[in-house]
Amino acid sequence: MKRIIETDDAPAAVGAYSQATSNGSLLFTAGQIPMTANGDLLDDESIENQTDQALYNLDAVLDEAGASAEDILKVTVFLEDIDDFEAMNEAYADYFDDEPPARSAVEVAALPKGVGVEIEAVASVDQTE
Ligand SMILES: C=C(N)C(=O)O
Repeated sequence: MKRIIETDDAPAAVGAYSQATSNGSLLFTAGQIPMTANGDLLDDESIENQTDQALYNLDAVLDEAGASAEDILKVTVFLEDIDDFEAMNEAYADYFDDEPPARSAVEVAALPKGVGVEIEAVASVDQTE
């Protein structure tokens, strides 16, 4: 059965998608962009700050589903400019300091709302949550 995850602690979807979905054992998050829960865009901020906000949002969505960063199995990082890889990676490493999940980081032509980074994850969740 599909469960929709929804929290006011992360920005509402900017399109026709859910913040995350789960089947009770796996959680799939939407790509998190650097936007606050109030809807403020951080598109003009550094990639470090944008990455921090995207990961903050990811954390809020995971928390709502009863999961945490430790439960993440795979992350995909979309960058508007691959030259931002090192800056993104520095902020990212602070979030996943121990046993980081598998990850793909790719450059894309453009991201929604003109942001520099978008981050999505697949996590393991407790069947009883
Ligand atoms: C921001 C998104 N995750 C989207 O537009 O799909």
